[in-house]
Amino acid sequence: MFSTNPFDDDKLREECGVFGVWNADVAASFVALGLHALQHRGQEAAGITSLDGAGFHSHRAQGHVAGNFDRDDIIRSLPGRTALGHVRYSTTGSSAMRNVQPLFAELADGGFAVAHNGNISNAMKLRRTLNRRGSIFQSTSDTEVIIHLVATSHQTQMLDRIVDALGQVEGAYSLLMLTEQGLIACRDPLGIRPLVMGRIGDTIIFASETVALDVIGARYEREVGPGEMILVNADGVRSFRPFAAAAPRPCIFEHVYFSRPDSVVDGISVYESRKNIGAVLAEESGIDADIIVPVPDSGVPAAIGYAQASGIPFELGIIRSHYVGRTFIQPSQEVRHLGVKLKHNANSALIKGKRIVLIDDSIVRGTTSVKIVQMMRDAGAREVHMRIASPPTRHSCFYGVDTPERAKLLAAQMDVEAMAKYINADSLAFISIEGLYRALGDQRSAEAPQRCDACFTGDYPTRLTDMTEKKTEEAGLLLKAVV
Ligand SMILES: O=P(O)(O)OC[C@H]1O[C@H](OP(=O)(O)OP(=O)(O)O)[C@H](O)[C@@H]1O
Ligand SMILES: NC(=O)CC[C@H](N)C(=O)O
Ligand code: SF4
Ligand SMILES: [Mg+2]
Repeated sequence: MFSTNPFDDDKLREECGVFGVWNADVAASFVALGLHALQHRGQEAAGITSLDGAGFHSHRAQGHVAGNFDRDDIIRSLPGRTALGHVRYSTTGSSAMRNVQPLFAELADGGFAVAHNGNISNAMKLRRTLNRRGSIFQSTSDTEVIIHLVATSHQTQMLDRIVDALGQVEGAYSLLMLTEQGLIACRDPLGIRPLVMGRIGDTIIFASETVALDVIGARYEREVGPGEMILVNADGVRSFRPFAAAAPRPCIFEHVYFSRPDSVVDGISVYESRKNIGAVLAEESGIDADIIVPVPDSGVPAAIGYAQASGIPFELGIIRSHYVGRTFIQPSQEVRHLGVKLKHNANSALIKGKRIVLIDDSIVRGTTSVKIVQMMRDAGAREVHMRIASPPTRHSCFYGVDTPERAKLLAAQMDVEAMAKYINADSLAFISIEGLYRALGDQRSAEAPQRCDACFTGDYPTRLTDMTEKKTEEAGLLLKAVV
């Protein structure tokens, strides 16, 4: 369905992964492998754009990387020594093909392909202005704003046009761009979403997470720094710092849930950070019990840390089907419910008669916790305690992660005691925000937090222009809705 409000059907709730390769035989096949390793970051759609002597080639498809990009004919239709790709997640309505990335446009100085992880928090405002000036949008994605800003920039050089465009953008962006001038990687000045660089000999690779470097046998070189722009072409690898320096605010939720545990994010192993989070959680809210049971998958490392710190045995009390993907990032509530039922099953022989501590990384809507606690009770657990490896998620994310609107966040509606009742647990506790920072080796500065932790604290590191203007517009309406 097409709507006149560009973001009506998108609700700005996505998380994505990007991967790019410069200077490899059949670069697209590397990108397909890299995207496969990033599949957990977005399961709705995937796309690859390549560049060879003849021009740009693109294939975008709904669904997983496997099934679309494991086909020989598809990879052969993407020739060239350089390519970039994207895996996307979005909510219902925005799964339309026109929003699937990489987005591509023919600009005055040649083709321009872009793959974006993040979210632009003033995209609506920019879009309105661009629309009035005559820009004709092909998608409802915030990312397309970047293309129009580049296209209409008064600068003469491509890199300057990109800098000019990004200077007008607020929010989070880890971007890969492919132009005839080369492959460009760029991270927003706060470095909210991750982006790393790797290498195999003379082949340069960019990826959202280091795990994608591992699968193609590339060596991790370094992070793309917050506010850094890197151009790779026949002249080599050049780094630019076009934006005013700012204290970085990388997303803390990457450590809690999003990234794969075998990735290194912000220079820290995600597995180690999750184990540390579990250990701090045990220190803060330990309880006497017989076994520690993780809610698979993302609850597992924190549960290992909790079990090691508490001395209570770690047991697989819930078995996870490997044929069901992530439920938190499925487009509709109906599918999410179904996903949880299909995905987890109680290991009843182990659970019966035991006092259990369930460990999960987060409670968002509460769907998983309600189901899992009931499952443990049905399996005969004597007591069911729940411990959560992040603070209560009370605020929405505007930077590219699928935390829903506040009204749907369980912790925004009730306090911890009421949540415990709602999920029917004997007790419920969350790690503190200070404890979470401690687990990552930091002491949280209240004045200038070292990370974005807005979904827990409401302390957003950028302006939220679209959201603020929406509220102001609603407040100014003469006719007010009563329900
Ligand atoms: O409160 P909710 O709305 O249910 O969301 C929270 C749950 O969603 C995530 O798991 P998910 O099943 O998405 O993925 P995982 O397999 O990586 O844990 C997260 O790990 C929690 O278990
Ligand atoms: N959330 C993401 O990282 C995806 C990028 C972009 N916001 C989109 O809608 O496609
Ligand atoms: S609001 Fe939460 S999920 Fe979004 S970038 Fe900040 S910490 Fe990450
Ligand atoms: Mg989970």
